[in-house]
Amino acid sequence: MARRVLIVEDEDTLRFTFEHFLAAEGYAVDTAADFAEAIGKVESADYDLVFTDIILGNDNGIDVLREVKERQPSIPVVMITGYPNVETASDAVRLGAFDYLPKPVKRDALLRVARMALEHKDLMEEREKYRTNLEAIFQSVDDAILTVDLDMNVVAYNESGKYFFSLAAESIGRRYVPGEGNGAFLHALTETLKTKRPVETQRTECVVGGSEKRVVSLKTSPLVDRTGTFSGAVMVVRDETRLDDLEKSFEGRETFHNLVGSSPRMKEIYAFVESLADVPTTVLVTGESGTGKELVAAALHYKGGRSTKPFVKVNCSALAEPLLESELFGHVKGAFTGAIKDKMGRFQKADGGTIFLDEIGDISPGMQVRLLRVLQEREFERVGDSTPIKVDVRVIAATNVDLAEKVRIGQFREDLFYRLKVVRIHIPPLRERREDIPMLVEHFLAKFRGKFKKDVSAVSDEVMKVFMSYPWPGNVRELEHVLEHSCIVCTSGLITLEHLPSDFMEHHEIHGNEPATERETTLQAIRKALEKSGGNKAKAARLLGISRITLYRKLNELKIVHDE
Ligand SMILES: Nc1ncnc2c1ncn2[C@@H]1O[C@H](COP(=O)(O)OP(=O)(O)OP(=O)(O)O)[C@@H](O)[C@H]1O
Repeated sequence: MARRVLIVEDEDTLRFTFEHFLAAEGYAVDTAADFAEAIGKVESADYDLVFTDIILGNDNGIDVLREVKERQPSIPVVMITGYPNVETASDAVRLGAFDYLPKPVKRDALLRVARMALEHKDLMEEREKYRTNLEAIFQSVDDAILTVDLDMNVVAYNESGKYFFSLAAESIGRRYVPGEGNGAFLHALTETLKTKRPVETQRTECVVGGSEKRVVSLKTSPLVDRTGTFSGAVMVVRDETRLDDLEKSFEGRETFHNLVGSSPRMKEIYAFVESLADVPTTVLVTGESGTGKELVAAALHYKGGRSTKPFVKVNCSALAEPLLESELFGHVKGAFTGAIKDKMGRFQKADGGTIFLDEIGDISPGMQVRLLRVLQEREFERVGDSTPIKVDVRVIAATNVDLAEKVRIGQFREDLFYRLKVVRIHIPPLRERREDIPMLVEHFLAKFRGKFKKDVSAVSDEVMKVFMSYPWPGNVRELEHVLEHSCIVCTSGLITLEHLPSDFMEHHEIHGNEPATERETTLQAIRKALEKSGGNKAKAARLLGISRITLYRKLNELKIVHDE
């Protein structure tokens, strides 16, 4: 669309000349001969640029400038001036004029200043939009944010910050003084200002609004601009009172949805899942293979308001790109050879519910771009069709590889990574929560008693000792398989060492009942993965849930010699 320009000039010939120059360049030009006409026009139309002569008969161009700036500060105003008035013109620039053009005004100069003024306007608008967006984000996040300068004076805070840090408008520019009971805030800020390093404090109590006790986690980070200048610190405080209460309510819990385990780490996960169940954010579930990522995803779905809608699972590593694309987004008949009829994709099948994208770390760069778009816009096209389809789907993704490392080595898009990990739930490996083993054993024995119609009621003390020291590289899935195997071969009511698969006995014979050290545990897990993968390191790394680079590093550290 043509940019609209207003020329305010009392001399007819000049007015017509400027109009002619600008119109010939494609601008939509309006003219006014005096102040009143100019203001009338500014009020009734949206201009992108105003040229005004400083002397307008009895009127003054400076008044035009003032009026325009008051109504719409973003419109650039260029003053036109005769030589005796150059000083007034430069005063006008101080009053907000974009520039001035001395008479006689040449065509090229007029067009150049018009182009520059419009470019400047676009830039300012873009910057303003960016600033407003940032401001909106800053104000709308629930976390309380406060920034201070090097002398601990308040620079800015958001809505939540106002309440959390008990700040008033007049606090800006003044020293930040935390209320009673909030020493942790001051301590973290002071530390960051002193060391230029971030400080993180998990779950600490603070007092807001003078008397209300809250449980918060806080993080302070140094404020460093692009040139590396250190100018202060920002503090972000997250209210975790609800999560803390929820965790307390899970104190005695041993199960949650289909998850079994009463270790503190598992209880934290139960509380977190419960608190997230009704929040539609994307969640990234991480953890080694067999730790229960799918169970956590299912719990997130079935514990929330979407539970009556579909929970659709897709294993992203099982299909090659073209198939995965049509599986996720669907296709229309004839989209490719073999597409004999329309097919609905899993995203559409999950509408209203949840889609669980397992092994997300394995998707190709092309699929990463498509997925990013669905996450951003909640819309996609079927293969072979250009009509966008809107869906309301909650996305839960899971991975057993180190996605951050994949980002670092350029195999995974950073923007997609950040979109996915809006909220991250990490499930620790079984060897880090051994206290869950007895309960899991009971759970699986009950399951297999039913399945095999056998009255296997327990495992012997020796077996339990082996279980408690074994590194469990395959995590809960491996425990489940071991118990399934043992139940099948067991003919009495008690599982003893002889019923265990050979790996267990090997481990038991080498290590006795001593709990494995960290090194032994890792060593054992890597050896086993390499055995399973037939020496293929990429595959072994995948089985272990680590990247190939990490595997190589560990092989070096542990001095494991393994031929390709
Ligand atoms: N805490 C748990 N309680 C009960 N069963 C569990 C638990 N964790 C895992 N399991 C069982 O272990 C098996 C593996 O779990 P799941 O498939 O959820 O793991 P995963 O982390 O998604 O594995 P992968 O990365 O290989 O896809 C399943 O049979 C599941 O029921």
